[in-house]
Amino acid sequence: MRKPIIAGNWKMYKTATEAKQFVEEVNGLVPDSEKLDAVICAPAIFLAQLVVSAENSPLQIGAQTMSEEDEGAFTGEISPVQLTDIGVKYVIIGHSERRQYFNETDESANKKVKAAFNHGLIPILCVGETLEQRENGETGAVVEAQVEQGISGLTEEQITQLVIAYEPIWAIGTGKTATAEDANEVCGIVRKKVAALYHDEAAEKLRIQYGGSVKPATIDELMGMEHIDGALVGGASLEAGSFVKLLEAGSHA
Ligand SMILES: O=C[C@H](O)COP(=O)(O)O
Repeated sequence: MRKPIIAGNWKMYKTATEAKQFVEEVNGLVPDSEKLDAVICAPAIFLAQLVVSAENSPLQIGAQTMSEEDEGAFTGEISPVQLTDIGVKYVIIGHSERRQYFNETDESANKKVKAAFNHGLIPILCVGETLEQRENGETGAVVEAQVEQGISGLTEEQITQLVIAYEPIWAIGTGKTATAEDANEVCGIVRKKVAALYHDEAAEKLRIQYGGSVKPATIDELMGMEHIDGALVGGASLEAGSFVKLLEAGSHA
């Protein structure tokens, strides 16, 4: 039985005051951590403050990206050592917006996933196809290649702790959710690929999220699918009431 994981990705939204208010509002409403992992991946500038705001709640705080280096002359970057030091638990790696605007690749994602594990962070590795790739029937091959490169060199133990988020790029922020069946089919391809690269037991423990215009109205059907263990949510995680509804749905899945 895999524990559901609902993660909000705030992207570059909210002020520090709004972020603090959000956490204070949801703190008492987060389901028990035995039922569900609830995570907010906030802009780096708020992370330390939010870790403190959420310290008496099951809510965990995650980063949206990080450097693969421990330290050094990398102006503007944030290292896994720094994230762990302030109490951050999760980090999104290889989000399609990082790949599109900041030149991240499967190779850099792989280095970051390994660096995250080396410092006790849980990586949420993002994979997903473009609309053109889907229309050309390339979804399976694209996602399999991203998974294979992204997890290359991980131990079996790390595979069981990893989270992979399947986010079709055409569904992000567009209001177009993949059907639950389509999302489940691709999440199943991800699990099968991991089973082929490692073995069935490791793949069975791997948690796979769907992401792309997830809303309270669509979460139940998604969570009912065999291979979907949670959601990585952008827009619908920005408002406390909406995020809490997603957590409730996740905890009953
Ligand atoms: O990381 C989250 C995804 O990019 C989904 O964003 P969205 O829920 O606003 O479509």
